[in-house]
Amino acid sequence: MTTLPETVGVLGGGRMGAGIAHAFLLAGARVHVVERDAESADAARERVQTALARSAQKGIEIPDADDLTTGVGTDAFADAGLVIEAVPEDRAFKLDALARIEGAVRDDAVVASNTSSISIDALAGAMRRPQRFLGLHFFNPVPASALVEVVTGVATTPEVVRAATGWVEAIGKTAVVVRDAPGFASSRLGVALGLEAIRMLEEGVASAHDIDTAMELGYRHPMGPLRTTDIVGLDVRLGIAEELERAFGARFTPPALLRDLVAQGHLGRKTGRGFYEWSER
Ligand SMILES: CC(=O)CC(=O)SCCNC(=O)CCNC(=O)[C@H](O)C(C)(C)COP(=O)(O)OP(=O)(O)OC[C@H]1O[C@@H](n2cnc3c(N)ncnc32)[C@H](O)[C@@H]1OP(=O)(O)O
Ligand SMILES: NC(=O)C1=CN([C@@H]2O[C@H](COP(=O)(O)OP(=O)(O)OC[C@H]3O[C@@H](n4cnc5c(N)ncnc54)[C@H](OP(=O)(O)O)[C@@H]3O)[C@@H](O)[C@H]2O)C=CC1
Repeated sequence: MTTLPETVGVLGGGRMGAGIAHAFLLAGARVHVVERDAESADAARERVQTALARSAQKGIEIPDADDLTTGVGTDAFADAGLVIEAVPEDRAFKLDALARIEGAVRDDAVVASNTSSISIDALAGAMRRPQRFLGLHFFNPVPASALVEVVTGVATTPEVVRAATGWVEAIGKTAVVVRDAPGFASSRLGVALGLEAIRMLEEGVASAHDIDTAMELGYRHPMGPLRTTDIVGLDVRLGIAEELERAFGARFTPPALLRDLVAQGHLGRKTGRGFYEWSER
C-alpha cells in the first residue's frame, strides 16, 4: 500500500476541510489545518476534535492530540507532502488559496483542490507546477463516505495520479479517476437530481418530505435530493449549479427557490434551516 505523506496540510477547516483532516489523522498522518483567522482556526480544531471523539466512542484508535495543529499562516505547509484546499466554492477564493499554498510548499509536494465543480485546468492555469496539481473531491459527511473522486487535469502527471489514488486507499476510501469535465462525474449527476427536485417543490408536485421519500424508498437512495441539498449546503449547491450553467446552459439554471433561500441565509443544516428545520448542526 502507498505510504501517506508524514504531514498533510488542509487550507479551510470548515465542514469538508475538518472531515478531510479527520480522515488523514485516523490513517496516521500529522495534519496542519490553516484557517483565515485565529477564531476560525479554533473552530476548525473543535470540528476535527468532535469528529475524533465520535470515532473514539466507536472504539476506533485515535491519534495523539499533537498530531493535529491549526493556525493561520500557510508557512506551516513547508513540511507537507500533500496540501488540500477546501475553501468556499468560489473561483477567485480558490485561485488565491492555491497561490498561497504553492508559495509555501516544497517543489515535490502534491497540491489538491476539493472543489465540487470548478475546472481543475482553469485552477491549474495560474499555477507554477500544474503537473503536481489535481482534484481530490471528498464527499459529505467525509467519515461516512467511501468515495474520493480523483480529478485529473491535462497537466497532472500519471505519477501524481498514482500517488493520490494510493493515498485515497491508504485512508480507507475508494478512488474513481475522472478527467476534468464540468461537474466531474458526481456533481453533474447529483446536482441535476437536486435542481429537478427543487423545481418539483416550486411547482407543488409534492412536499419536500414526499419527494425525498420517493427517492429513498423507490430508488433506495440513502437520502432524498432535498435532504442531501440541506446536508451539502444550499450555498454550495448554488455555486455548483452556477458553474454548470456556464458550461451546459439552461438545464442547470438554479431555480428561484434555491436563490431565494440562499439570499435569506437558509443554507441547510449548517444554519438550522433549508428545505427542512435542523436542530443538530
Ligand atoms: C457537494 C459535493 O461536492 C459532494 C457531496 O458530498 S454530495 C453529498 C453526498 N452525500 C450524500 O449524498 C449523503 C447521503 N446520506 C448518507 O450517506 C447517510 O444518510 C448519512 C451518512 C448522512 C447518515 O446516515 P446514518 O446511517 O444516519 O449515518 P450515521 O450513523 O450518522 O453515520 C454513518 C457513519 O459515519 C460516522 N460519522 C458520521 N459523521 C461523523 C462525524 N462527523 N465524525 C465522525 N464520524 C462520523 C458515524 O459514526 C457512522 O459510522 P459507523 O457506520 O461506523 O457506525
Ligand atoms: N459541503 C459539501 O457537501 C461539499 C463541499 N465540497 C467543496 O468543499 C469546499 C468547502 O466546502 P465546505 O466545507 O462545505 O464549506 P465551509 O463553508 O464549511 O468551509 C469553508 C472553510 O474555509 C474557510 N475559509 C474561507 N476563506 C478562507 C481563507 N482565505 N483561508 C483559509 N480558510 C478560509 C472558512 O472559514 P470561515 O468559517 O471563517 O468563513 C470555512 O471554515 C468547496 O469547494 C465545496 O464545493 C466538496 C464536497 C462536498
